[in-house]
Amino acid sequence: MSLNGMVALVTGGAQGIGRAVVHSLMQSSVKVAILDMNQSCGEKCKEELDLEFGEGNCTFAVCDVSNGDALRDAFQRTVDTFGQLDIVINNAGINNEKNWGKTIEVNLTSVIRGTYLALEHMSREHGKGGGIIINVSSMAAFFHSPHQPVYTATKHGVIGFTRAMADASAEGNYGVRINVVCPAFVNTALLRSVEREDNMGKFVKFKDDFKSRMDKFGILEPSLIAEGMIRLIKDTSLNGAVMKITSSKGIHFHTYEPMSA
Ligand SMILES: NC(=O)C1=CN([C@@H]2O[C@H](COP(=O)(O)OP(=O)(O)OC[C@H]3O[C@@H](n4cnc5c(N)ncnc54)[C@H](O)[C@@H]3O)[C@@H](O)[C@H]2O)C=CC1
Ligand SMILES: CCCCC/C=C\C=C\C(=O)C/C=C\C/C=C\CCCC(=O)O
Repeated sequence: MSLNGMVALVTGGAQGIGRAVVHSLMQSSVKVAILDMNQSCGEKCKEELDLEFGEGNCTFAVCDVSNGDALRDAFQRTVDTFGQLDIVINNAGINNEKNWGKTIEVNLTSVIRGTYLALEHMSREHGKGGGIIINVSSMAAFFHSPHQPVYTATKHGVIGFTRAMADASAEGNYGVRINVVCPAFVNTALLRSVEREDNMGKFVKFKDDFKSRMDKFGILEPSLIAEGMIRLIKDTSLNGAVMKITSSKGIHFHTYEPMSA
């Protein structure tokens, strides 16, 4: 499946996993709208992408995904700029056990809102031509950490929501495939948040435990997560798929018992 000429929107796309998938999409000639709340990082990222791929192939907008109106506007501006929307990656996420309410807003509520907005712009229900959504969860949804309870809860939520919406899309003939990716530890700024009391609150005293888990399980590069996402986009048989990415097994899928009638 060629992605040439498609238009994607990536939240949290200025750095880390988001930035890696933006780069892979642009290598496949996809035009990309990058949304991120980090202005300096986003502007630098766009400058570098313009140099590599030429101007006019990506946009950057400062957008806090937890602000529903701002997110709605950013979706609309993407369609106004590029004329269509085909791929949405709800990637923005934080690791903050101290401000756990914010963690729920960014990691779960905004993924739900981003999915509904994506459907408004892509679903046949709304007279559109279809598309692909990827929501970003984590292996934390399978190997829960006692020192990261709310982060873990949000990532469980993302999987449940995505699988249910994927079934709704199939049953409702939306023409939109919705999948979820669950990486293990990835070498990004988020991983370094375990060192900070501001992020971890009372759990910061376990930072050495976190680090020994990282030593044990290994740390992946963002480019591997981007590779997994491109596979989710290109493989037209995948809807409701739960992709796991770990050092020991690489890219693979979680399987579930079929639902009994
Ligand atoms: N790094 C890791 O070990 C893993 C990360 N993940 C998930 O991958 C996703 C991306 O994380 P990373 O690239 O690691 O983190 P990162 O911290 O490197 O990048 C996240 C980006 O999201 C942006 N962001 C954060 N809150 C935002 C908001 N409210 N509105 C708009 N942008 C916002 C940040 O400014 C940043 O540019 C997250 O959902 C994270 O939970 C999942 C598994 C492992
Ligand atoms: C143990 C928690 C450390 C907290 C580090 C901060 C952010 C981590 C974000 C993640 O989403 C990664 C979380 C968990 C992955 C845990 C283990 C996966 C290893 C599985 C395997 O390799 O088989």
